[in-house]
Amino acid sequence: MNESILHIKNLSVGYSKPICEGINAIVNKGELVGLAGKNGSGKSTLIKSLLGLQPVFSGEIHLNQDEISNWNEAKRAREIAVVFSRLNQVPAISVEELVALGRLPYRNWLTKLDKSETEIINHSLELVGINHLRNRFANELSDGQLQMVMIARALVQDTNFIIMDEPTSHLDIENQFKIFELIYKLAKDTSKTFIVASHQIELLIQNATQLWWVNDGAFHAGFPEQIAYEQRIYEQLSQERIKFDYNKGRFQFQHLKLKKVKLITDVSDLAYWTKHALERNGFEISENGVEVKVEKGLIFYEGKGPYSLQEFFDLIKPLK
Ligand SMILES: Nc1ncnc2c1ncn2[C@@H]1O[C@H](COP(=O)(O)OP(=O)(O)OP(=O)(O)O)[C@@H](O)[C@H]1O
Repeated sequence: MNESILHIKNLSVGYSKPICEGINAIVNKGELVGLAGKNGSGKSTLIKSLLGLQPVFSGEIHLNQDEISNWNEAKRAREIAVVFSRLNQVPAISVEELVALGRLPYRNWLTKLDKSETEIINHSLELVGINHLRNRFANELSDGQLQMVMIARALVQDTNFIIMDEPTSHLDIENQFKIFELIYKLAKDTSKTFIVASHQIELLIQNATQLWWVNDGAFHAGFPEQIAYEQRIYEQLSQERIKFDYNKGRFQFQHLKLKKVKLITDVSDLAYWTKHALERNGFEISENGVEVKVEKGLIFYEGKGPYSLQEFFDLIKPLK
């Protein structure tokens, strides 16, 4: 049976006035909740309210059947771990020491780490893949490396509930995928529950069990694809020049389509890059266009060639 861990009832959050109202959600143990919305829609404000860092206008937040407004700081730190995207100044201590700070809710500054705590720290460094950084000074790391360290520190806190506000904002593509993969696996294997705010909407929809979408002061929660479809998320995130292409499954620039090209290709990397360059330069791939053939690593244009990619593009120039 699904066991609920978080229950939000009629919550209204904001500062001098509400930014988002009618927030209702139930989250079960082991869920990965994706929190999405445009810049300034209120994601961080909702997170701060969940953490008790920002007073709410009305409503209730129950974690493990307990209303969190009564919790003191120490209790919160034992129940909720958090990773923020804004990387503040970090002290000149080693990565290992910084990660070990995640154990503070359970121990006194002066006591030594016991064996089980050292194991948790080693395990978290391994999981996040930053063992090689453990003796480096935290203040000398790159933003991406530091972000991984902060994720390890949150894991060391060993809570069942982890909130991450844009945890991949400083990471390269490989590490973005790695972190989402790690969160997905932890949620599945350890029943830890994650709320992850992110602008990586495609990664969220691929990994989340539940999607929260904040838009124009309203809050929507549910099955990711259902919310994406009903709330027309991709259309909402599109702009005049950047649209989501449902065929390709990604956002793309919409350059003016100026010239039609009939593209005949084999399946090869050159075929891929030729198509890529054509679309990037505003050509429309169509049955009625001028013929471009890519075959066995060679490009032919209107029956002539072969040309290199650059020679081909010098010839085919878009219409002005
Ligand atoms: N401390 C504050 N006092 C007053 N208004 C604030 C404060 N922090 C944020 N806001 C305002 O609240 C609104 C929501 O901000 P919030 O940071 O929650 O958005 P967000 O969805 O997390 O945005 P982003 O995707 O850009 O991080 C914004 O209009 C912002 O200017």
